[in-house]
Amino acid sequence: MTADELIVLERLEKVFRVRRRAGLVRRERSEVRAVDGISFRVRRGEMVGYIGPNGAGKSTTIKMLTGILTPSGGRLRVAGVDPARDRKALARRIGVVFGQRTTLWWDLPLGDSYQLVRRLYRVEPARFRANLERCVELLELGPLLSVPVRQLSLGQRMRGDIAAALLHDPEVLYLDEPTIGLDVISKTKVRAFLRDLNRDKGTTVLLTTHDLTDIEQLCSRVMVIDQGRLMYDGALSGLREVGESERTLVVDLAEERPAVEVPGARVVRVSGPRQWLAFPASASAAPLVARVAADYPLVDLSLREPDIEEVISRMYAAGWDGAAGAGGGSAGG
Ligand SMILES: Nc1ncnc2c1ncn2[C@@H]1O[C@H](COP(=O)(O)OP(=O)(O)OP(=O)(O)O)[C@@H](O)[C@H]1O
Repeated sequence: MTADELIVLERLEKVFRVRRRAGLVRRERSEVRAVDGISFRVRRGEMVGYIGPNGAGKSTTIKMLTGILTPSGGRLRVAGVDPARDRKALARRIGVVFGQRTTLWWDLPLGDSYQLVRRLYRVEPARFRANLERCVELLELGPLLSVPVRQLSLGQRMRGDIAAALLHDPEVLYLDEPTIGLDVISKTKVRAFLRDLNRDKGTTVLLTTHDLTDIEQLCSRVMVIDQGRLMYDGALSGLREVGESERTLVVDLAEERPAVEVPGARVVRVSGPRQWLAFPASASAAPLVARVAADYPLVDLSLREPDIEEVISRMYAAGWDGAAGAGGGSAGG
């Protein structure tokens, strides 16, 4: 491990032993290999996406990285610390945000929650003030500080949670689905904040998401895991090539028409006046929209990014075995 490498995983494994009913009284023991020999390294200051379908093993990996779960095998170091052995020492150096649940105190005003975080982490007053001021300004938390957490909207709570995870200046931030359920404006705010944080403070970020736009806008590197194994490690563009992925332009015409004909796209579905046009993810949507608007009575449109499940199923369909891309390098793959 070099000083530059903040997260190191070597053949990391987590096996859950489960007992399930196999009859009225009989129970069968079985094993779930949630993480099945994953190796990668993350350098200080990197922003890395960690993606995969449901049940791939992402949360299990993050839980081992925070010390909540003990690995069944392999080696793991975060900022030089073995997370399961020294969870307390690690807690001062990492921040964690789980999109689906809050780490804030439900009944307390947001500002009081931050005071508790300050005491919990023993953050020096000057540093606490500076970090809080920065978060309040950039995440627009000012009017929310006096509001009990339970009264915050999902987007407000998420911004509140991100601030709470950063008050002690962690070197590494783990984000598990930070934009899940947020509206477009809240998503944009959260992404802009994370970009600034990484640029200004050099915070290393590991991000789990189902939203490929998060990855596109934040991460120069993406790792794909499936069934507990690392399938790809490299740039998002490389993943798109491998997955031969497509985006979809959904157009609403003024009336029902036969399938639209425009170069560079094919109609994959027609339902009344609505049509779905698939086109290569690497191509720009602008010329396509212009062509449709010029030749057809266009009323409305929207753009759909492929979801992660889709990209991965295309990777399989393309005969991708993951070995070539999952080399543990930084970008490229
Ligand atoms: N405590 C546990 N006991 C038994 N099996 C578990 C436990 N936690 C996770 N698993 C299993 O391990 C596998 C990986 O789960 P994990 O939650 O890490 O996936 P994930 O990639 O985070 O999925 P999602 O995107 O749905 O959150 C799944 O098959 C899951 O059922």
